[in-house]
Amino acid sequence: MLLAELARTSREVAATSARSRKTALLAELFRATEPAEAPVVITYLAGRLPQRRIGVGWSSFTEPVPPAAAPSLTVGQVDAALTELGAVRGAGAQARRRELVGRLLAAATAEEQEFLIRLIGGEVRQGALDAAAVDALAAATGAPAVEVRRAVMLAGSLGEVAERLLADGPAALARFRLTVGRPVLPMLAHTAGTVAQALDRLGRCVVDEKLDGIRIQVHRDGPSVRIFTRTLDEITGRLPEVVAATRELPVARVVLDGEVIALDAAGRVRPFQQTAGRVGSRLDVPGASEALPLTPVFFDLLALDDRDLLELPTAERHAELARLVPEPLLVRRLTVTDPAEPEQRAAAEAFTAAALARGQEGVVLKALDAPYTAGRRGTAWLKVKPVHTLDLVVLAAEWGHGRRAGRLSNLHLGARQPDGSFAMLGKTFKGLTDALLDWQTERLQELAVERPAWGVRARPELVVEIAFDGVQRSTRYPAGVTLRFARVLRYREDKSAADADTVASVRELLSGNT
Ligand SMILES: Nc1ncnc2c1ncn2[C@@H]1O[C@H](COP(=O)(O)OP(=O)(O)OP(=O)(O)O)[C@@H](O)[C@H]1O
Repeated sequence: MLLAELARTSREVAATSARSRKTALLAELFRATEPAEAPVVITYLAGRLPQRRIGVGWSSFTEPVPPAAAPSLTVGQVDAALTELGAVRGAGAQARRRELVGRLLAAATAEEQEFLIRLIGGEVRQGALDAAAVDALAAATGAPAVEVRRAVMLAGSLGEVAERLLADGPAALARFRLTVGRPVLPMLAHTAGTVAQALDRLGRCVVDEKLDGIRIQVHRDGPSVRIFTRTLDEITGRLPEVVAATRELPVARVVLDGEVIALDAAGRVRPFQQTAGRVGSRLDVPGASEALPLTPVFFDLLALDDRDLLELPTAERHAELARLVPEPLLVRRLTVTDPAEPEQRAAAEAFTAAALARGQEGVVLKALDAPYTAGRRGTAWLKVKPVHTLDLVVLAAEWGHGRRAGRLSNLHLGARQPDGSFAMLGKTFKGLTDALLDWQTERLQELAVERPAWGVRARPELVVEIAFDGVQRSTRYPAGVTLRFARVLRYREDKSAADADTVASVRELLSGNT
């Protein structure tokens, strides 16, 4: 496929807010897509780059490159060029990157150049593209949309499903089953204000402690154990203690859902940042695991032997889990059989207070009769946390002064808009430890797309969790709202910008009850 076709569709899709029109445009594009190209076409349409760390700042390309007269670049050629660009390292890297980008732009027409610049700069904006793309794939191939959606959840990747569907037609969907060794997108939770509200909404349920760790999905097939994050990245090599604990389980094939946490000698949870640091580091894993051992704690069971348990009600999955996993590796959990019963309500409140006292984040209440809905933020799981936080995207950062000179400090924070862009709603330099300052300085330089004298503008990819004391109206920031006393709690490398909170959800907090 020519890049020109992709660039044109991208522009037309962005220009329409009508979902049916978006779907029709995408279906037409998919009909013209070779199966092998589908993953790249979908990635670029969504404005994501597989080669995340391209390291190109547009401010270093001030000279416009004369455009080609006629389109000739294919999507495959562009992908090869960007892959090469992403691999450039070491001395003279910037000059080499300029040369590669210059060559790519010289082969592109004016419209293609504009698309490429937006793609590399992280500015291709497509609100709700994935949902429209699923419908479009269904329309282009004659497959039922619900089955395409289920396949995407189980595959964890729209591109992969698109490739198989375009190659083999609707029959390809049958191969997307829960398979031990292939991660599925985890089920997510909605928020409830209080335990009482959650009980009223769910009926018969369990109350789980909400572990302040990192989500893991563990697959075991005989001696082989593989561990995946919430975004389906494999982290098996970093968690030898989880591999060992899983090998101890009396079962040959299993898929478990849980969190990995760090506990101190008294059994209290250590600060999240320590767990995240361990999980995020590939360096000296044996030494790190001795210094800060991690414990897996499981709360769900997705497959057992040859059975896929996703459709089973929660109560049955939990019963199987409790038979399999020894108590120290099981989440603490309270069953509420009758939420109207005052004693049971009081027990749920007491359980929540005890979880907080142990240093956990709060609780997650789960309806006992619901299936496991992979990839969904369903209403069957409701989380209750005393501290309200927002996941925002770092749009830019300013160079620090004094003790922070030479490091990127003051962060410009953005919330997601319906069209996929980000609106700034404030700045903060509070809550940043020295380690975080160093880390963000390095990471934001990698994501820099522009380097004004005051700092860097970054590709909007880095998600940071922010605590705050309230939300107020603002004429200063484009979101129309801003946060009072915003401070950094932690970086959320396990989340992508598409998971960040929206401007609408921030505005909902305007009444002041955070
Ligand atoms: N017992 C539990 N059951 C389910 N999820 C749990 C549990 N304990 C901790 N968690 C974590 O809580 C998350 C559920 O909240 P949510 O789906 O909103 O994700 P999140 O945005 O990462 O949550 P938050 O930002 O509130 O930590 C899960 O992804 C999981 O990582």
